[in-house]
Amino acid sequence: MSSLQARVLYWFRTDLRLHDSPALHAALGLNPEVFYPIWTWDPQYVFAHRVGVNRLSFLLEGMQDLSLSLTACNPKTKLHVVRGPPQTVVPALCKAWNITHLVYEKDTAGYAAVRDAEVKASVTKAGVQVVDVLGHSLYDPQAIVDQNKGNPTMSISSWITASNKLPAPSRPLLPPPSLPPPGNTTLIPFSRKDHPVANGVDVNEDDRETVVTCYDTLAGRDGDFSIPTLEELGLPPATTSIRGGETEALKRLEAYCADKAQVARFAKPKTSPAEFDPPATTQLSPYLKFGCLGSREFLWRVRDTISQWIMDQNGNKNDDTTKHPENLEGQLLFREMYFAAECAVGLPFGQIRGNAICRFIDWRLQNQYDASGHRIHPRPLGDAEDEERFSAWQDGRTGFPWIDAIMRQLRQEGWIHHLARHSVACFLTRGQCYISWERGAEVFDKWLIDWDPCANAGNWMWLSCSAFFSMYYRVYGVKSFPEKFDKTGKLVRKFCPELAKFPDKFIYTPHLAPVDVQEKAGCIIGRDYPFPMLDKKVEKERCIQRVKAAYALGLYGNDAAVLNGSAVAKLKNADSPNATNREASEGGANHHRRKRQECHSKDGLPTKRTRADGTIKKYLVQK
Ligand SMILES: Cc1cc2nc3c(=O)[nH]c(=O)nc-3n(C[C@H](O)[C@H](O)[C@H](O)COP(=O)(O)OP(=O)(O)OC[C@H]3O[C@@H](n4cnc5c(N)ncnc54)[C@H](O)[C@@H]3O)c2cc1C
Repeated sequence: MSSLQARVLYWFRTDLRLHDSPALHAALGLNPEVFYPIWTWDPQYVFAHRVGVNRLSFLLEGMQDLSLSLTACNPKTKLHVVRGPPQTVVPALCKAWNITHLVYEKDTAGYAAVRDAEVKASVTKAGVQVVDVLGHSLYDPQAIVDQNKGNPTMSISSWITASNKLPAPSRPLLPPPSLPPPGNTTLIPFSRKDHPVANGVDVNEDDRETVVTCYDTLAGRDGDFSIPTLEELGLPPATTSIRGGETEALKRLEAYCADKAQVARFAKPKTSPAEFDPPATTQLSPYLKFGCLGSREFLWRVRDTISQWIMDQNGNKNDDTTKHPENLEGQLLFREMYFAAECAVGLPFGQIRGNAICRFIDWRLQNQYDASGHRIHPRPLGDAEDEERFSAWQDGRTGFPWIDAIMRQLRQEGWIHHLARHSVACFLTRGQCYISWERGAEVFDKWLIDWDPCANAGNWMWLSCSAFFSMYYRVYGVKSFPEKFDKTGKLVRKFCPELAKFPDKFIYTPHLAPVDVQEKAGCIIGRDYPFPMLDKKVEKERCIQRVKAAYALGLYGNDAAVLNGSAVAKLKNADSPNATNREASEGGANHHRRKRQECHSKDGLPTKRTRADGTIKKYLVQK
């Protein structure tokens, strides 16, 4: 490179912020003459990755907020969005703008790690220096794995032991007061054919109302590197009330920490999954996910708030604080634990096949692979009853109000409380439906605003007792669990409005309400809201026996029997001593089906109901 002074291309990704950014600090430390803040609008994310409108909207708002903050630091700059694959766009920009240094925040997980390796190799070959700096996590996941003898961290205590040997997280860096300007931004001789947008599968096709136009140009319709819009993605407006951006993240952190007692006494298992306005936890996960909030900013703000609580302005001492893992700092440690676990396992972390830490359990509707081990997409349909149970779970029409309310909240808001995630994940997998955690993780992937490849797959493995946690006989009740937090059914009344007028007594079990109660509530079970789709007691027992058999066999995702497809047959053999249990539970399930049919005509609508006085009333169904 002829230029003496550095010319920096700063590639923003999941670090949509100016505060607490070690990578940005490193870039500015090069004292560059020009500084180009860019974003590559990757077609992989738009077409090949499941992502719903709420997460995209949150991301676009985060980009807009960042762009405004960049302009506030230098009126000549903003976020420059180039629409194409980073693997071709970044090397081309380096060449066109005579870049000496490519700087970005390191990402160690999933597709991002593979993408970055490709980009890094390509620009390094062209003589550009790459500066990739850690910042998304408190610790370097690879360093944790190294300290853990190359193994994934499978518990908070193993993670703490490994992290104790590493430097503690520093205080957050301040945002820069000013920024150097970008240089010439011409894109000549860029052309779309050099930055192809594959015309293959669009996994988000069902969400689109119109065609995708965001790739018609490389730098936006007016050639001004504009941030794409939902309309250009062919999508309708978002439904979430959660707004994106660094400004909003800092405002929320400030507001949460204003209540010092709330921060100091935070005990995750005691926070209520039934609260939503405001929620009982910080709801900062989407901001941490997209880097609108730095993890050191979060950590130190919490620590400082607790210090102020322990010794207040008047010198009064308070020792009423909680400890990790249940306190707020402990929550960040779970995040770190999953980063390090994923880092050790690699891409198979998101699936069963090839995943060294994931127990093999013969879940229904697992991913399917061809003879050469490639995943079959779309997955061939499974057993009709399993498919129907999965769809009902996803759509929030299982007939279990607690489960349905959570799934509807997830779809509408893109965020649900941790224990709500526990409830629906347990229900789908080992609790009731015996459906693969891979299916549930895929739905979360699409609908969660805070979706993260490490936290999502890691927590799904935890909840399904496939890894991290093994007490498969402890199953969340669909009535008893929510009742511990809220006997009035607030969440159900909000997200299943058809049940809003049921008395508290029946809010989690409306199918048990006598017919006159249903009539008074304006909601007939089986017509206006579904009858429970399964017998929870029978299915729970059945799931426990099946998981027990899988544990006894002791296979993991990377065992030969799983890779060559013989594991299911092995499990059937191992399971045979439990045949009597299975037959007994089949009997129970059939009894439930009969009960359900008794209350329904052929088209699934109700035919008769029990009155409060115990007499039966024939119910004439109006279609
Ligand atoms: C099945 C399932 C799937 C999940 N998928 C995701 C996901 O894709 N992305 C995600 O960020 N979290 C995921 N979680 C973890 C957790 O539910 C959310 O991080 C948390 O509910 C976010 O709400 P909050 O910001 O109010 O959390 P708080 O309780 O306020 O915690 C503060 C921060 O700590 C982190 N954190 C807390 N708990 C966990 C945890 N168990 N694992 C990892 N990080 C944690 C989050 O970044 C969170 O913002 C999942 C949990 C389950 C059970």
